[in-house]
Amino acid sequence: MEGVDILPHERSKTQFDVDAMKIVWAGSRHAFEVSDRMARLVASDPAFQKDNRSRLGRKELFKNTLRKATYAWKRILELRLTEEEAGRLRFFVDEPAFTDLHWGMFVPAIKGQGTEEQQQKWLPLAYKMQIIGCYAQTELGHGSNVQGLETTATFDPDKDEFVIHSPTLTSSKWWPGGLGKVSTHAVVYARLITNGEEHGVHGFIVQLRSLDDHMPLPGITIGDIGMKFGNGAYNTMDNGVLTFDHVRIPRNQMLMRVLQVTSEGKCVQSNVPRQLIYGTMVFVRQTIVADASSALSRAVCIATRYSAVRRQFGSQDGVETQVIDYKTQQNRLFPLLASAYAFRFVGEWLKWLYTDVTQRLQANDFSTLPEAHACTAGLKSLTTTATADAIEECRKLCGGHGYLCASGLPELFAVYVPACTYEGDNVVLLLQVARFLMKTVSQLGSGKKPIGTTAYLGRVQDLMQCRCEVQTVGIIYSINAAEDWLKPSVMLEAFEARSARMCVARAQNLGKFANPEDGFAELSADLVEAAVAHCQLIVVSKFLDKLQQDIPGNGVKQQLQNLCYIYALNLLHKHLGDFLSTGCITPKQASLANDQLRSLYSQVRPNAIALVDAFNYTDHYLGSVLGRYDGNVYPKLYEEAWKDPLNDSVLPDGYNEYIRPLLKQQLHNSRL
Ligand SMILES: CCCCCCCCCCCCCCCCCCCCCCCC(=O)SCCNC(=O)CCNC(=O)[C@H](O)C(C)(C)COP(=O)(O)OP(=O)(O)OC[C@H]1O[C@@H](n2cnc3c(N)ncnc32)[C@H](O)[C@@H]1OP(=O)(O)O
Ligand SMILES: Cc1cc2nc3c(=O)[nH]c(=O)nc-3n(C[C@H](O)[C@H](O)[C@H](O)COP(=O)(O)OP(=O)(O)OC[C@H]3O[C@@H](n4cnc5c(N)ncnc54)[C@H](O)[C@@H]3O)c2cc1C
Repeated sequence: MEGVDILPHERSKTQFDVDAMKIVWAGSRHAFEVSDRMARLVASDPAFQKDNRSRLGRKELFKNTLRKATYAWKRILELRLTEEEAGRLRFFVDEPAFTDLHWGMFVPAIKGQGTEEQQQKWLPLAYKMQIIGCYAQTELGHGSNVQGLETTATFDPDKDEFVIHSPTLTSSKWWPGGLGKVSTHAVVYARLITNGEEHGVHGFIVQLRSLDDHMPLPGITIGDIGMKFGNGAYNTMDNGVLTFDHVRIPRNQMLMRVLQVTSEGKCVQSNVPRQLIYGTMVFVRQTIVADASSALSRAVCIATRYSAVRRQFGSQDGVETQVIDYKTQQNRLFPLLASAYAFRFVGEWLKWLYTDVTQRLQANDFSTLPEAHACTAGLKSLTTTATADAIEECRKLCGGHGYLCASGLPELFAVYVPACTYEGDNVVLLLQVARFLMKTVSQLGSGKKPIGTTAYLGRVQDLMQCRCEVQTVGIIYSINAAEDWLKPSVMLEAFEARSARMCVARAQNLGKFANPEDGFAELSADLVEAAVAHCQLIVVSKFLDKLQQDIPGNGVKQQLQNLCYIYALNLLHKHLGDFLSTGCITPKQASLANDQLRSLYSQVRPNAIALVDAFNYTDHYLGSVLGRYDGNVYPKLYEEAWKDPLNDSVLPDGYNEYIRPLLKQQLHNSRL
């Protein structure tokens, strides 16, 4: 069968309604229609072409991004796109740009931390992009430790101004996207000092460049921090360095929703908790979780289509085996496909949680903020780590051709992998989750009932009472056959028990230390494992919740069920040590889980292509010869190779200088 016939043949085997699945993936019919329209708009406009990105030098690449971003903005205004449409358009343009930080962090920081008055002054300017902003928090010497930032904002009551200053080299702002060459303004995080006293880190709106000629204002030094990992990729962004030499700003440019500074320099705390200063990070972490499913599904789409097209070995009658039919390929690929769906649904739920906490904050209810922080931090960490690893796995699943830029995977990996670091290093974020869990467990004795995602810890007492029995029989008595693993209550119980037991065991170990902080530092690696177990439980439980909903479309729910159990059983297999050592399941039950996993792979196999088609990605967005919708891989790969600048001439530049003399010399030597 020819390459172009394979994918249609695969599609003919589909056992569910792909159009209905597209709507489930998008979240609603409306969301699907908006997304589909924006994808086509971008794909059909030559201004958004992106296939030469990895071949451009930095300056050319950056200018190209400026052109695209400003053109995108022009189209948004011309077409009067809604916020939702503009967001999807940005998504399909698929190029990190200064606009991301302007809309994604500068605007939310003012909205979340500014007073009404400040919002009224700054937001209209930002919304029209008459000012362009970035988020300047991280410094050369400190990123994770926000309380350790060194930039100072000292109040001068005589002039009613703050003096922003970088006292050391390590206090230079370092990394903010959009800062290097574009932003006119920044929300700068600095230590507040009034009347000689320190009041912690706060945000300040600082103008950086002239709105007339774009030159840095007096006392400000700015530049780009240099090339980053990979060609193209995140090098479209001007991550910058910034220092202040006693730069003065009016008092009303400190973001004062949390703390007000009066003209005498007195600090007045509002009823809003201090942690709201970190609110922008909570917002962005939530968007990063939604984004993880996009990056992961894109890689999986490429690897799945190519695995169906690619054949190796097994030839009796001249037709070799499609590599997707190898169980080892399925065992590596299908859990990633399942993870893409799992992250989609947990992302939807997290968006709901974020909206809920935002509404509560507006009504001065701060009770769910710690949980929102733990969930956004933990899920950001879990999903980005898994996605970065999965993109690399997809590259390997595509064999040698996956290493070509034409596969789209190297650039996807390079642009994605910093998500494990930005918006909070993934380990640092898991330690935040661990703190939250240990605090929750420590309060169990006082009768405080845990709620939301930690409600299961309230049942911990019961679980611990079974401890002597579990060593031999496990706590889940109802698993006696492989199919028993397909019961939602059983799966949930296994993941809850594992996480609860890991948390309680860590809490008990912490109790052995005289100083809890020493214990936390000593046991941090174990604590991170408990945090991972808790976050995996959240993803599994939200996928199971999704299956409880009414899901229309022939066969759609069945496919989602298969994927949910693949996601959970694969995690169980990978973390078997946790499940066995905590006595949650027996070795026999683990073996049954594995049998069930293999059986699910066989059920997914005929639907694999349709399950990635349901992402509804255009070839433009995928940017991959291996992942083409039509499966016409080899002719296009061959064609693509000839586009490389090295093939512009038969003889390469340097032939006369280097190759010819070398060959001549060898000829000369061999005659000797
Ligand atoms: C081209 C087309 C153009 C089209 C144009 C138009 C398009 C329109 C659409 C645009 C769409 C844009 C979408 C964009 C999406 C955004 C893209 C973003 C890209 C990436 C940018 C990356 C940016 C960054 O990286 S910014 C810097 C981030 N930095 C960090 O994350 C630092 C990590 N460190 C920390 O968060 C903290 O310091 C932490 C948590 C480690 C604190 O540790 P510490 O122990 O010191 O804490 P304390 O300060 O003492 O506080 C403890 C106390 O507070 C609680 N807490 C901590 N954090 C939070 C929090 N965030 N929220 C709530 N509570 C928090 C903590 O739990 C403790 O509580 P206790 O109760 O006291 O225990
Ligand atoms: C592409 C990119 C874009 C960015 N954009 C922005 C931006 O727009 N604005 C902005 O302000 N910042 C930005 N950043 C900075 C980013 O937020 C920080 O790099 C990030 O928060 C990590 O901090 P760090 O670099 O200080 O890492 P470090 O904290 O120095 O981490 C180094 C290592 O130490 C470990 N570690 C640190 N603390 C602990 C601890 N307590 N316990 C155990 N291990 C620990 C980490 O796990 C890691 O392995 C960006 C970064 C990147 C890569």
